[in-house]
Amino acid sequence: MSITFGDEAVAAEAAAAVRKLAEEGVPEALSRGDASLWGGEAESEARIRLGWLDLPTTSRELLPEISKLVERARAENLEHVVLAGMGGSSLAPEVICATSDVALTVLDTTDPGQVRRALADRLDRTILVVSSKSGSTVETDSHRRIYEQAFRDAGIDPADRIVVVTDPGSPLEQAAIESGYTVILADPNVGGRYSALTAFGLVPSALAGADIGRLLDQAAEVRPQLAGGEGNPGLELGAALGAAALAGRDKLVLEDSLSAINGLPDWIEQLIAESTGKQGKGILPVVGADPNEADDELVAGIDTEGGVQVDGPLGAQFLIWEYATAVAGRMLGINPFDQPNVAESKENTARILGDGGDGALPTGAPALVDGPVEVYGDLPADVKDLSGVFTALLEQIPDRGYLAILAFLDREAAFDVPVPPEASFEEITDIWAAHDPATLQGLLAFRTDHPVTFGWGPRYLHSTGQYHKGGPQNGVFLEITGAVEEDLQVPGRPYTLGRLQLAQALGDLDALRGRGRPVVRLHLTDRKAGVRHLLDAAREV
Ligand SMILES: O=P(O)(O)OC[C@H]1O[C@H](O)[C@H](O)[C@@H](O)[C@@H]1O
Repeated sequence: MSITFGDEAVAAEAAAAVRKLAEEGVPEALSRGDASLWGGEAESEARIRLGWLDLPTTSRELLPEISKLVERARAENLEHVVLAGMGGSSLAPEVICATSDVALTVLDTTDPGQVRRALADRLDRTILVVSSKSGSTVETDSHRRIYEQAFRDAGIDPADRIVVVTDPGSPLEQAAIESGYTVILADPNVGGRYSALTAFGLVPSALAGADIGRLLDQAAEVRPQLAGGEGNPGLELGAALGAAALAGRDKLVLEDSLSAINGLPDWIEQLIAESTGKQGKGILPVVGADPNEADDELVAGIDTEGGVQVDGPLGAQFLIWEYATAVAGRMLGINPFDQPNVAESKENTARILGDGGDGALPTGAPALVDGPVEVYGDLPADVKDLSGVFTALLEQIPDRGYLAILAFLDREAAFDVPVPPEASFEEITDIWAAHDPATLQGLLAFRTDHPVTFGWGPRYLHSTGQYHKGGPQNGVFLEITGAVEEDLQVPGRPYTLGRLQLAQALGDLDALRGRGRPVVRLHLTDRKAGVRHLLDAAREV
C-alpha cells in the first residue's frame, strides 16, 4: 500500500500536515481507538464508532458462519443474489463484487421499474440479503415487503430465501427472528459508511462469490502501518485531504481509471461526503467527471497521473480511506461519524406522504413545459425552454460552487434499449450513453469550470445528500423525476414505490430550497423521450 504525490506542492503540504499530526500523537491515538480526537462533543459517538480499526481481525470470526450460508445457497442453487440496502449497507458489496467480477443485483432505489426488473429475474433462484444497520430504513423495508410478497405469490417460503444483516437489537432483527429468517449480526461499534469489512460488506459479497477472506488479509496486511507517524499511508492520505481542504482545494476529483479495482469512487464518495460535509464545511467528492484544473480541486485515484495516487488492493483501500477520513475530519474540526442533516429530507418525505393521503402529491405547477419535460422552480424571466434552464443554472453557480444533478430514475433503463446484433462494443456504449440520464453530467460539465456531480436518488440521500445540506452552501441543484408507467404497491404500507420515490424527491427539494439554494426539478412525462430531450437541450448553447 502506498501513497504517491504527483504534484510537489501537494506533497509538501501533506508532509507538513503529517509532521504536525505526528507531533500531536494522532496516529498512535487513532490506532488505539482514542475517541477524544474529534473534540468533546464528538467523543461519546466516537466511542462507539471506531470498531472498523480492528475489523481485519474481528471480522474473521464471521467467516465460518458466512461459509455455511454460502454452502447452503450453493446447494439450493440460489444463484441470483439480490441485496436490499442503502448507502453504507450496499456501496461496499457493490465494489467488492464488481472488482471480483461476480454478479450482485443491488437494490438501493425506489424506482418501480428497477425493482420490477430485479423481481422478474430468476425469482425461483433468488436469495435476498436485507441489510440495514438501523433496521428502519424505508427503502430497505419496502424491498423486504415486496420480496416477501413475491416469494409467497410464487409459492416460495420467504424464510428459505431471506437473509438479514443488521445490528443487534434493531427492529429488523426482531422482525427477522419472528419471521424465521437467517440473521447475521454486524458489529454495532462501526458506523454504516465505515462498515465495508463488517457483515454488511462481507455477507452479500461472499454469497455472490467474492473471496472475502482475501479481502480481510489485504486489510490485515496494511493495519500495522497505521500505528505510527512514519510510512503510514492512511495518515499521508488524510493529511493530504485535510490540508488541501483547509487551503481551499475542497473538491476531491476521484478518478476511476480502468484498474484492478472497479467502482471504488462511489464508495469513497459516501465516506467522504457524509463524514465531512457538515457545519458549513466539508470535502465534495466529484465522481465520473474529469478534473477542471481549477484551483479548488484535488485529484486522487488508484492510478492517477499528477494527483494523489493511492496504490493497493481493495481490502487495504477500504481501511486506508476510512483512516484518512477520520484524520481529515479532525483537521477540519468536524465529527466524522455523524450525519446530522440526513434526517431532514426523510422527515419531509414522511410528512409529504402523510399529508398527501391518497391524493396527488404537492408538486406545484410547472413554470414551463418543453416537450416531454416539465420544469418546476423559480426561473429567470427570460428562460423560455429547457436549454435556457440549463444555461440559467450554470450561470447561477457561485464562486467555488458546484452543480449537482439528482436523478430519481431507473439507473439501468438505458441498458434495456435494443442494440443491433452486429453493433461493436463502442457502438453499444454510444447507444447506452444516448439513453442514459447520467450522460447529462458530462454535457453540462463541458460548459462550466465548476464541478458537476451526478447522483441517483434516493441513493445519494444516503451519501452526498449530507454534504449538499450540511456542507458549504454553494451548490446549485437540478433534480430529475419521471412519470411511472407501472407502479408497485409496497405491501402493508399505504403507498406505492412510485409515490415514495416522488415524495423522496420532493422532500429533498424542500430541504434544499429551505436553505435558499437554487433548485429546479425537471419531470419527464415520458421517460425515454424525456432523457433524449434533456441530452439534446444540454448540447444546445
Ligand atoms: O444501514 P441503514 O441503517 O439502513 O442505513 C443506510 C444509510 O442510511 C442513512 O441515510 C445514513 O446516512 C447512511 O450513512 C447509511 O449508510
